[in-house]
Amino acid sequence: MEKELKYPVGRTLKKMLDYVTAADKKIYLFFVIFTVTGGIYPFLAVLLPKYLLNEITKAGGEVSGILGIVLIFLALMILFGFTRTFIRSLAYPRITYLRLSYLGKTFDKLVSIDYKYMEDANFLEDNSRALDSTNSDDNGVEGVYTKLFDAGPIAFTALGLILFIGKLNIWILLGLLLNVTVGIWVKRSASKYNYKRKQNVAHAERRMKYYYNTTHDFGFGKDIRLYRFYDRINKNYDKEIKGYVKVQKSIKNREYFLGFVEVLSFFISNALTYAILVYKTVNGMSIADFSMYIMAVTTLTVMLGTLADQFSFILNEGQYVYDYFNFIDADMGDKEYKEKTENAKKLKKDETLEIVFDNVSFCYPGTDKYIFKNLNFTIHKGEKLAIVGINGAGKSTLVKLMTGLFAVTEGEIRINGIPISEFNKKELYAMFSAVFQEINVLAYTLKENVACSSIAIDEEKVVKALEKAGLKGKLKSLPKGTNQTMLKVIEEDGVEFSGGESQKLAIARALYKDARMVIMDEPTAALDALAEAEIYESFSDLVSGKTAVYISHRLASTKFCDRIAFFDGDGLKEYGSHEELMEAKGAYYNMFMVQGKYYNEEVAVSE
Ligand SMILES: Nc1ncnc2c1ncn2[C@@H]1O[C@H](COP(=O)(O)OP(=O)(O)OP(=O)(O)O)[C@@H](O)[C@H]1O
Repeated sequence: MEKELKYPVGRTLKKMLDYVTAADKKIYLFFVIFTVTGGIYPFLAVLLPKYLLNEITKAGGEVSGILGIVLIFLALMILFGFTRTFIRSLAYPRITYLRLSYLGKTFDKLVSIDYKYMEDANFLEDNSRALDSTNSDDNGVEGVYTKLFDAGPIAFTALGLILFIGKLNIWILLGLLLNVTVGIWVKRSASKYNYKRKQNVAHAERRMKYYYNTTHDFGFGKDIRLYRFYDRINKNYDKEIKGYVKVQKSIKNREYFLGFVEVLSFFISNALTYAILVYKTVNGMSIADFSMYIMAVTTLTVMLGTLADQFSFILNEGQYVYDYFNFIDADMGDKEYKEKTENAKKLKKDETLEIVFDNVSFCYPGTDKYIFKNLNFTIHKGEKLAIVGINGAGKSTLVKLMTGLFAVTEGEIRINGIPISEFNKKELYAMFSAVFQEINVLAYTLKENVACSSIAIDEEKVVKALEKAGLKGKLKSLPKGTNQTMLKVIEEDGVEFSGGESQKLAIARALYKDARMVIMDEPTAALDALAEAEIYESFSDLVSGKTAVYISHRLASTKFCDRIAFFDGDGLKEYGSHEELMEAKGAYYNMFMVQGKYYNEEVAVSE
């Protein structure tokens, strides 16, 4: 898809400058000093040849006079040159710091936007330009700031030289300006074209990155080898590379054509300048002045060329910064997450939860397949509900809905009588201790992984949670105890937990959080039979009187729950206690019997 992308340059630059005003005004002071010193500096190079030639050619010119001129110019060059460099060395780190604070806002945004974006494959692609704008020190935000900063002295010098040359001959100036205008147009056209194709590039890059990550992630190593996935990966990777190269080729072709136009205008401008200056010298202008004007024109050409580059760079990269601001300013649920909504409802302290699904229908954003249609049921206060059913019936989706990670499409979910949309998201998330099928261990210390925080960690509570989750022995074996760093990505002596141990860690995390309600989504999938039995036995203790939901394919888990909700592909099929559902001899009964038969047969075989 190619669409013309326009953006308000002035508004974007103003926003960037407002940011500087709010974050670091000193940068303006540096800019002024840098502009004046850096702006005067090139004039010294323009004037030096004239003064030297005058001194050399004047009657009775002496070596001491020539030396004097050279020394004065040298002293001035050192003074201005040094100040210019020194000031830049002070300003640049501050600009980098600004960029990092932009980046910090991106992190902040990504962790607080609605969860639905995290499951949206197009989200990262759509926002890749915004996210890219803070990643590098020479593009995006930092690129624009440094180019704006560097443009000050160049514009200063260029303005002085324009007046100077304009006074001598307006045609030289017009020739130069034609050259620069064509230069700007060329660069602008090239970068506009680049930007238009950027969407195709981002698409190809995201896919290539996926294949790269898949082959570089050891976790995929076994499947790739045993199932010959590499054929498929190689084929797809080749396809993406071809697509990528095609886009890059069309960009380069456009650049070659534009480069030709640029060379032509450069030739016309130079021919005009030399013709006029030679004509004037033949008609009486001094050689010293000739050399000065040549120097002035050359310097101005370079300056205007650089300015044109910087101008088009700023225009081009400003597009990414504009995308960044749009991304940061868009409300993706994060505003509500951070600001305490004035009318947000609150529950009383220690209130256990009752969750009502009232005529709930749901399909994932961007799809039209209903996972639930008019779903009605209640999870009562203090009840332990087992949710069972076939694969893909929507059990995990149910959890995403009741925890507010996704909003229902129709109907309403109420917690203790209050629609969940009326709670502040942060407080809603705080209501649940959840253990999911897959756990993400972070490369922090064990205690930080349990407490999900690095401040005010209750050590004793961490140890208790780990012990209750069945990690007492593991904890003892760790040289640094709860201060042991997890994973080997950051620390060489980091510890890697097995799948089952990681799952226990997730349970410890939930125990430490001690929220109002416990949700376990296949928490024992990676546990061995003994560890699973331990979790079953201590389940009541783990949830300690709270409302709890236990999702599992292992129907043994339903025995220690008060009620069972059985889901099939069409929603809630059966609901009741284990005894009631067994008596009803429906789908649950059948599944239980099949599983029981299998287990019995397995036991018989092993006997
Ligand atoms: N982010 C998503 N976007 C679109 N569809 C999704 C998304 N996540 C899940 N689905 C679909 O929703 C349906 C229900 O998925 P869900 O994970 O809730 O099932 P489940 O009952 O927990 O399955 P299992 O027992 O296999 O874990 C599936 O058809 C799945 O493909």
